[in-house]
Amino acid sequence: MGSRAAALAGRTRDVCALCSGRSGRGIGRAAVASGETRQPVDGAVRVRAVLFDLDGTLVDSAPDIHAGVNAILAEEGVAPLPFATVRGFIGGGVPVLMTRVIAATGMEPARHGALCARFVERYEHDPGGLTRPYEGVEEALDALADLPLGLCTNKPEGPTRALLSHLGWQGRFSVIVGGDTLPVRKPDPAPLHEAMRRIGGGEVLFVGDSEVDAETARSAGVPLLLFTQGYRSTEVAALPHLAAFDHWSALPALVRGR
Ligand SMILES: O=C(O)COP(=O)(O)O
Ligand SMILES: [Mg+2]
Repeated sequence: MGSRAAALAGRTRDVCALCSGRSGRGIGRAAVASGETRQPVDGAVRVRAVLFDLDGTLVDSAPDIHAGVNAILAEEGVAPLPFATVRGFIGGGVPVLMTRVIAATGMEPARHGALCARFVERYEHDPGGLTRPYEGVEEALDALADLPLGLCTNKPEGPTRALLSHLGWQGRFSVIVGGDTLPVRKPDPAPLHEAMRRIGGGEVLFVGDSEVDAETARSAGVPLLLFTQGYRSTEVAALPHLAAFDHWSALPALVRGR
């Protein structure tokens, strides 16, 4: 990571990009949420590429993941789980999701492998009938299309590519690192390092929503822009991040450093 990016990464700034909420215009108003005086994001740093988390960051996929889990439970003759419960299980990838589902339902742990395989097979076939991009995402990605953009997600590559196709996003990302691309998943930094390598290195920002993303970015030494409306359960102030935003209309300015 370049020294300028290290300087940038060394600065944390709780910037809560509050938006007017006007019809999609969402005029982002940056305010130092913590009230402390922090170094502003150094506009001199030229970001070369942006890597994004997917679930809870670019898209609200919890409804489809919930439906997929309960379809698997129905096949197993097990009662469904509530939406909020499954939504809270998202972030660590399918193996973590299924470990949590097994614990919550009292199913046989020996079923883990079969449940993971069935969930991925089903998800790849039916990736996103209920999944929606968060408001302003497509406009933000359009505004950043001059930069190389990539994904670093714990969702397996198959369902990820199926979902991108379903959304008409096939051409948006030149790099896709999924939960099964490497032998390890986030919060190990390796997937983020691999995505950085594939996208060509240089000053890279990571955009994520969860504790997993914050830990991944921290251990990879990459500045995190934290989307606050995803699936985290930890307070924003407790997650290491360069800046936080609650509406996608604020993101392009955060990336451009102005
Ligand atoms: O698949 C998950 O559990 C989470 O995926 P994400 O890394 O895109 O948030
Ligand atoms: Mg996520």
